Amino acid sequence: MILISVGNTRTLLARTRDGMHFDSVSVTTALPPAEILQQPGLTWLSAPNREPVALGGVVPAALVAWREALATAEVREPDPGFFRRAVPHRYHPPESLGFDRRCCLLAAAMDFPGQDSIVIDMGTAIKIDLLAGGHFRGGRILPGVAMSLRGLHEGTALLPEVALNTPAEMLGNDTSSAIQAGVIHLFADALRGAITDYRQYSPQAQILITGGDAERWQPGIAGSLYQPHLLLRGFYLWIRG
Ligand SMILES: Nc1ncnc2c1ncn2[C@@H]1O[C@H](COP(=O)(O)OP(=O)(O)O)[C@@H](O)[C@H]1O
Ligand SMILES: CC(C)(COP(=O)(O)O)[C@@H](O)C(=O)NCCC(=O)O
Ligand SMILES: [K+]
Repeated sequence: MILISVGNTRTLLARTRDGMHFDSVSVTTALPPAEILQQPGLTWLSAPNREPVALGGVVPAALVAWREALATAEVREPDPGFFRRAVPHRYHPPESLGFDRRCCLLAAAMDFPGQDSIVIDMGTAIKIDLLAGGHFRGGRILPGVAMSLRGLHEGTALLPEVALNTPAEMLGNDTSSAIQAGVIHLFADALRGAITDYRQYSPQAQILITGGDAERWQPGIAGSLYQPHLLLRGFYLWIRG
């Protein structure tokens, strides 16, 4: 099966035979799908004996463009009814819950039955969702790391765009270190705070962490499990039905 998952920053193009291992590449979502399909190295996407292509994401305009570009392929899109049965929730309105959050919740629910999970997805935005007793209980959406750094730069005259170097100092003594200290502690504190709060509800919840910024933050979150393919795994389970 081929899976295409459109995030706000990056689009994942992946292939799996067994639903456990994923060969994936990511391209910037800003590129038109027709152009992506022509890139060398992605010929498996446009081969003549095509496998079914699962398509999902959180950028409606990009999904429209993908449907056009894949007009001759066998495209499968996720069924909301399956999600609702697999992961009951009272998000309102139900269809507004993001595709990426659903995929991660599905993977947590189906791969760890009977186990509560705090799912942290550090993408363009950060999502911290709680799965407890097999139900999605709700979550938090925060600005993402790159977005926050960009916001400081674009919203001010004097702040430069900086790259993060973990670990951060407690007290910055130049502009760049002060931004680093601010942004790194902002997210470290936000993640720690959510975990503390959610564990009052579910003391045994495990912590699964995924997304483009997860690898950098995981070591700072005691006991967390880095799951690079959590979204793809959930997407696969969803399409398989
Ligand atoms: N090659 C990369 N391109 C863009 N962002 C990246 C890259 N590697 C890591 N990141 C980080 O990943 C985050 C975006 O995560 P990602 O999971 O790709 O987002 P989305 O699923 O929303 O498209 C950004 O905050 C950025 O800091
Ligand atoms: C919260 C999100 C913007 C995250 O997107 P991402 O960081 O994965 O690109 C996305 O899941 C979304 O658009 N959700 C819809 C609103 C909601 O989940 O309530
Ligand atoms: K994501």
